[in-house]
Amino acid sequence: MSYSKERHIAELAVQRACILTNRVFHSRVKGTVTKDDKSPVTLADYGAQALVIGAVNKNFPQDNIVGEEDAEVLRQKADVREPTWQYVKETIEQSQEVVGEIGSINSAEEMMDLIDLGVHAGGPTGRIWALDPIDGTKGFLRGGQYAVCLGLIVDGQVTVGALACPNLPVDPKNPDGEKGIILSAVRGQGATLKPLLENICADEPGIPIKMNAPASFADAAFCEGVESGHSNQGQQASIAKKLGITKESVRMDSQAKYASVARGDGDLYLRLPTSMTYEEKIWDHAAGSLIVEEAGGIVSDVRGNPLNFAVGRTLKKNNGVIAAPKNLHAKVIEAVKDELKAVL
Ligand SMILES: Nc1ncnc2c1ncn2[C@@H]1O[C@H](COP(=O)(O)OS(=O)(=O)O)[C@@H](OP(=O)(O)O)[C@H]1O
Ligand SMILES: [Mg+2]
Repeated sequence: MSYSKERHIAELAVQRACILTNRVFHSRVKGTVTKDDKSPVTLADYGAQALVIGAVNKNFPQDNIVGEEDAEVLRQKADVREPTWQYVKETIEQSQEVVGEIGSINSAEEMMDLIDLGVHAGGPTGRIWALDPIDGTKGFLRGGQYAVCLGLIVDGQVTVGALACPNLPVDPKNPDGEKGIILSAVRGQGATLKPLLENICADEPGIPIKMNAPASFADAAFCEGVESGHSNQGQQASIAKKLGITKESVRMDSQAKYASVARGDGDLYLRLPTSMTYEEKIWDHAAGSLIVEEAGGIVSDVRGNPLNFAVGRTLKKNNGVIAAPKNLHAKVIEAVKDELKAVL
């Protein structure tokens, strides 16, 4: 299968969601609510999930969806539901010209029902879309990096991915220039980049991207998360030292890290677990990991095993994530295993 329709709809869906997240970012009211796990969620997370699922459900009504959010807060709180619905309605109207008619939503009730389609349990068979409507909500709120991430898992394997990163520069050599890129990939067909706000036509292929293949670690740069609670920055620094990496790490929120190594701004992404009991979520890795693999890299857990997307809503068979160029991955895993020898 070519998966060209899936890739095209995925790109349009994340693009439309970014029109909404951008408008919310520039407004005063963000409707921030704290979830049970103490992480923030905003009306932009809910609105983006509704818009993406609206597009997926219209175009692939038989498919299942695993989405990060659910509509419980919206059903209970009119002061979050009403502004979310206004943003969704206005974004659908305003984006018609850019993304066309990819799925309309006609009421607040329908919006909440679409959000709640993201409850699927995941698993080894069938077609399952994994959606993170705003990955890096903390980054989004502080004007840093965030991403709208959508992956299609087919029989347990990520097969299509689209990643919209509104705050990554189009040209990494000009960090203060135009911002916003969409990366996408189909397994076996490579990864491409398009500017986020240009019209996305199905027959326009995008610019192919390739990871760097630095000759040694002395030339390499690594990315890690901003939040010290999400990955073990001390162990990451120790591994970098063991490998002979001399450059400072680049810290950024969200799957923008996968985007940035996939197109060669950086070389490695280290995500050492802060606890061996934390289960990474499939929506935090589906799109980004495929894009790195299709750009020529290897993505694994800290033991060097492939990420297993076939076991539910989380990556419960894995701990942590390591993304590296093919020629360096085995050496990184050696250093990681040495660092974690007490717990592995
Ligand atoms: N304890 C722990 N360990 C690992 N990961 C965790 C943990 N807690 C949360 N999360 C998830 O991290 C997602 C945010 O992305 P990053 O961690 O890459 O960015 S950053 O560290 O915030 O900079 C974040 O995604 P969003 O909730 O979509 O922002 C979480 O799913
Ligand atoms: Mg996330």
